[in-house]
Amino acid sequence: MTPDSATIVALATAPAAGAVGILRLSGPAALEVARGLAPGVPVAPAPRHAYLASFVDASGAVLDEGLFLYFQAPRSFTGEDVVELHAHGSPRLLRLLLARALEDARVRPALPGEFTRRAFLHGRIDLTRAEAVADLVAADSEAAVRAAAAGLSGALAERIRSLETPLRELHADLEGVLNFPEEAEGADAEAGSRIASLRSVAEALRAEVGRGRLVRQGARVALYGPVNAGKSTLFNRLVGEARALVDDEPGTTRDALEARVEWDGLGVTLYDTAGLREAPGRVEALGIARTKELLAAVDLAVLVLPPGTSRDEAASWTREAGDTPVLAVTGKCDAMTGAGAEALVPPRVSGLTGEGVDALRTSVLARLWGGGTPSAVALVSERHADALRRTAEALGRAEVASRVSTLEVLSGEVGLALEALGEVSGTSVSDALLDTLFQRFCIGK
Ligand SMILES: Nc1nc2c(c(=O)[nH]1)N(C=O)[C@@H](CNc1ccc(C(=O)N[C@@H](CCC(=O)O)C(=O)O)cc1)CN2
Ligand SMILES: Nc1nc2c(ncn2[C@@H]2O[C@H](COP(=O)(O)OP(=O)(O)OP(=O)(O)O)[C@@H](O)[C@H]2O)c(=O)[nH]1
Ligand SMILES: [Mg+2]
Repeated sequence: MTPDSATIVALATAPAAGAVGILRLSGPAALEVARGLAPGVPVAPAPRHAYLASFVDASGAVLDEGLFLYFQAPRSFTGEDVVELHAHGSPRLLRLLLARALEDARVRPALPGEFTRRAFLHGRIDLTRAEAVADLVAADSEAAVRAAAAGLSGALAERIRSLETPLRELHADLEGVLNFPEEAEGADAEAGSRIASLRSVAEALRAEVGRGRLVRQGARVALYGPVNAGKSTLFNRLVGEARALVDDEPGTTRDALEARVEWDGLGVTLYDTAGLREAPGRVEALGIARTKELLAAVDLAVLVLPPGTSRDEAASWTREAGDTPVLAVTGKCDAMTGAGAEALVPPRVSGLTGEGVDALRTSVLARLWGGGTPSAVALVSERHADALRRTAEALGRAEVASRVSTLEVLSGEVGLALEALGEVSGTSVSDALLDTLFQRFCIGK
């Protein structure tokens, strides 16, 4: 678990031409090695002071003029000595500087996520905040940025702590009664109800994994329905450009089409699909099979129906989506007259005129969210949810034990709950888990 003593180096900026490119070193030799590249900087530079310096090659020839920034351990991102060289953003120049740093035997290239991993190992940030760093880098919607930023500032860590602290107290109370039955008498009173309430907190947190996934990855929403209902026209309207082919011939759309949009800050991948009908041609049948596959995979299916569809017909189209939630709309509402105008399936939209489209967007978001702002979501990941599930399970067994079993068994289960919960914040965590976790980071992070 202790970090090795190697000094690590990597580019902290993307390997593409840009205004500025940053080479970052962390570890005991960081300052000495970096000074080799920027000999004009004082032997003991003022920490956190930006020096303007020449970066040179081995023979002393100037390669660039940039900023030299020294963070003295432990006041740095990693908790170690850190030096940053802010050069001009030339990928080739940065590779030269990187190669020079690597000539020193004390230096090796950083593994993916290793800077952040060291920050965790040195206790600068807990695991939820380290993961929020990766979430922020990967965020591709405003909601994802805001939710990751909340995680970075410790929102999830705080909620985990509010569960971990009372659980630890309970465990201490139980152990106290076990070890010093005289002195601690009664400290295990109410254990059953304390456990029950902690368990519901764990379950509530775990239940946010679905929303966490929606914010992180964006929601997947498919338009589907009978051929010629106006799906592609509506898709184009929702996307804001003419992406899908539209024609009055039924069976126009074959392959499913996708487009990424952002609604109220939430990333949404929208799919247009091949219309469903009996007895299609061969290629069209392939499209229909694909539609059905996609319907099973999305978060919400928007059923687009032609005006005048009966309630029974609408119900049978709804069943095509299987277990996926369905939002039914009547399309082409601009063309409704007479009987059609009393469509049985609200709400009504027209891809052609745009009528009802804003309302549809709002309904889609409401169905995905059921209220609340996406950005306020705790980014509970699958990993967190799994640890929380094991926490809740152990607490469930503890609850039973509090009624029918010995204090040893009860305390043992509470201890197991604590251990599982510790995987979320990182208070109990294996090297193997850290390996998998930081692998998804990029190099230099
Ligand atoms: N140039 C640069 N920009 C960057 C980073 C970086 O490493 N370098 N970061 C990297 O991801 C992020 C900023 N994160 C940072 C977090 C903590 C410290 C730090 O020095 N912490 C010390 C001192 C705190 C203080 O004095 O307020 C500490 O925690 O002790 C630095 C950067 C985003 N921008
Ligand atoms: N009046 C009116 N016509 C529409 C509307 N939407 C689509 N149409 C027309 O209906 C026909 C079919 O439209 P599409 O958008 O291709 O329908 P689709 O559901 O994608 O059809 P398939 O891909 O064949 O399943 C075209 O002639 C469109 O111009 C609408 O809102 N109002
Ligand atoms: Mg179509």
